[in-house]
Amino acid sequence: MSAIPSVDLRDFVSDSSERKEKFIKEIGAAFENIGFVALSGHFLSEDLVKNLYDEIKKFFDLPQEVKDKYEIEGIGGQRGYTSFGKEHAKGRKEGDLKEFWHFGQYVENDPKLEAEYPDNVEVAELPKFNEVGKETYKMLEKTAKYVLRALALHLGLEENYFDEFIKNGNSILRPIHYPPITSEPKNAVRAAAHGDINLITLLMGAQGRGLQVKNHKGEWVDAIARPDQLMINVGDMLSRLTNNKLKSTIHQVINPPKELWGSSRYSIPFFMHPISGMPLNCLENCIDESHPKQFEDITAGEFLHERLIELGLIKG
Ligand SMILES: O=C(O)CCC(=O)C(=O)O
Ligand SMILES: [Fe+2]
Repeated sequence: MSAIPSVDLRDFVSDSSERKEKFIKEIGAAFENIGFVALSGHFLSEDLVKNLYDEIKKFFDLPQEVKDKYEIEGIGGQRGYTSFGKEHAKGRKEGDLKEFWHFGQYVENDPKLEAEYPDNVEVAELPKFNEVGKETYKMLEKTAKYVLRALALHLGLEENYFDEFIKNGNSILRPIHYPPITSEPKNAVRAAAHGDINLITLLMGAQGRGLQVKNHKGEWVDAIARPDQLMINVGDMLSRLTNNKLKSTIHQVINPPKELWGSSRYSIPFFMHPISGMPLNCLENCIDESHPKQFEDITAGEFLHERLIELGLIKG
């Protein structure tokens, strides 16, 4: 049996209050214990997933000088391409063995946020790339909205507590390519141990081995999803908000055994961020005598800025 529990979003969106309750209990327990859950019943169709993989493989197969055109200076890698080895986990020097692309928010009816976020970058060589990315972004954002509604209820908040903070939020869809390993990587790994910055992460591509999660005993356990499941985890922002009631679990992507060095890994996390003005101050109902307040008050925007410096993506 997998160490990561499974849930089905169709329970939460059903008309049955028992099924809804069951989903809230299951996901709440998973996020309080291991901080990860495998979720089926999301809003991505098989066709969309296949089209996205086709497009991102085509992109990463482009000549390096073409990809380099899409690495934009001055925006901390928040849109477009980030080249191999550039990002490192907090507290590490070695860059991760990956290159990636960022799709960001498609702001609707909010000129202030439109001005705040960098523009999405269009890939001229691939006519369907941006359209497929946008469609996936929207479907994952919708999935995440329902997951956050369930978590709000689990936390004793109004069901729609997160809605105003995630509308036009600063979320990022990140297709990642971990290329074949061609020489002994020494200390570098595909993705060194880290916690995610954001509220929750929805990960496509956890079907093969590679992703590992640190359980509360400090052991690394494999996190492998079924083909119809997304892997979902708690990020540091949600941990802060809930005073660590919901756990941002440390995870990593290990290098494959030598006989599999020749193959690439593709994964596609969606990092669900709120708007920058959301306060991440610990919720009153998550603080009591046995759970004293563990984090300073901070907004989502300030916290993100701090973390992008620590990851080597922007200069302090
Ligand atoms: O590639 C993966 O499976 C996970 C990637 C990840 O944890 C991240 O980019 O934050
Ligand atoms: Fe991660």
